Amino acid sequence: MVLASTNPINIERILVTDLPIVDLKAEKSVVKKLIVKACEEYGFFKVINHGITNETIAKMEESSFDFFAKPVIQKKQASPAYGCRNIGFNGDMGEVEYLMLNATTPSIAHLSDTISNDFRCSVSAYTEAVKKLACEILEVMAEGLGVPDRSFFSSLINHIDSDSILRLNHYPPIINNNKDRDKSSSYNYTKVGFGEHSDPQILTILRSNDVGGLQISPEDGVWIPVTPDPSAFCVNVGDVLEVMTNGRFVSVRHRAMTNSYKSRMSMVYFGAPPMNACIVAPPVLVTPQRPSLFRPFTWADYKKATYSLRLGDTRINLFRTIPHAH
Ligand SMILES: C=C1C[C@]23C[C@@]1(O)CC[C@H]2[C@@]12CC[C@H](O)[C@@](C)(C(=O)O1)[C@H]2[C@@H]3C(=O)O
Ligand SMILES: O=C(O)CCC(=O)C(=O)O
Ligand SMILES: [Fe+2]
Repeated sequence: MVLASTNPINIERILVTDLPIVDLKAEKSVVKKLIVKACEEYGFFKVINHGITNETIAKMEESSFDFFAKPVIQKKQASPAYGCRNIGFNGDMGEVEYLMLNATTPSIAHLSDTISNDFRCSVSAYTEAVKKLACEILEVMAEGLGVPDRSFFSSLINHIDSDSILRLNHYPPIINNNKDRDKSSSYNYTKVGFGEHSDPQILTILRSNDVGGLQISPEDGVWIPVTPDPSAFCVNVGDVLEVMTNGRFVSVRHRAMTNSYKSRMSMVYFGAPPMNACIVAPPVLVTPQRPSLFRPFTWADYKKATYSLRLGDTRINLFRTIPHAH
């Protein structure tokens, strides 16, 4: 990770220019420490040497580009889970089209006949692989936090009724057609593709093509671009993991920007619990010195709150034992 001092007046202000990078093939004790530190400080990190084959990734990317290249009418017919510009049900909009699938085989079966077998195979293989990776990472996290049962977090997304999702986001290039623009300059015009939010689930595993756009906001008003790396996965803590670590890990706000030159594709796995799972921190993370920051609730309660709110709303605050300052 590169640290650079930018402002000579306020020398404490440092700019982080990339996420921590965790080599999953490194020594286990090192991996544990790095992941815990990254989740406490940034809520985000990248993993390399993750064990998912280039073939699985390339096939999923190719199938996704093929899908989004279809005429809109066919994409709408393919699945009610195809969306364009509208995000959620409460008026949020973005410069994005997407397909959302339950990360279970039956959901793929619900795709219409217009969807090729190749696409179905790519989705199954990719989802299986990222789910396995998510479980491995969650087990390392449990160990790193000293949770006696290393499957405390992973068992939720491994569960047959897990509510996990695979979301394919396509951000076409957006060109500035405003007549007042400076036509002689070759500047990159950017717009918000997917607005600022935190992810509600346990763990998110995101892979994008070689086009930048993802930005994270460790504090209000500060945006740090994430350097694209198609061979790595970007991992982030979701709200439920913040709750299950009693606030030790942070679910950090992020957004995706478009550019004016190249399509961006992100393939995002959201590892979620089953609907009826009770979301509580393990006893080792709740102590007299650090009492529970959240009241117990089910994933169904949390999902209901999520879908009743706007994209940028901070839903986690509804579940705190003590009201939050902001
Ligand atoms: C506006 C919304 C879209 C969203 C559900 C919500 O009401 C608020 C959270 C949004 C979000 C962000 C992360 C994921 O992309 C997502 C699938 C999720 O679980 O929460 C989306 C929801 C969505 O697009 O359906
Ligand atoms: O496309 C991206 O890089 C971010 C997408 C995202 O944050 C989401 O789908 O929740
Ligand atoms: Fe997100």
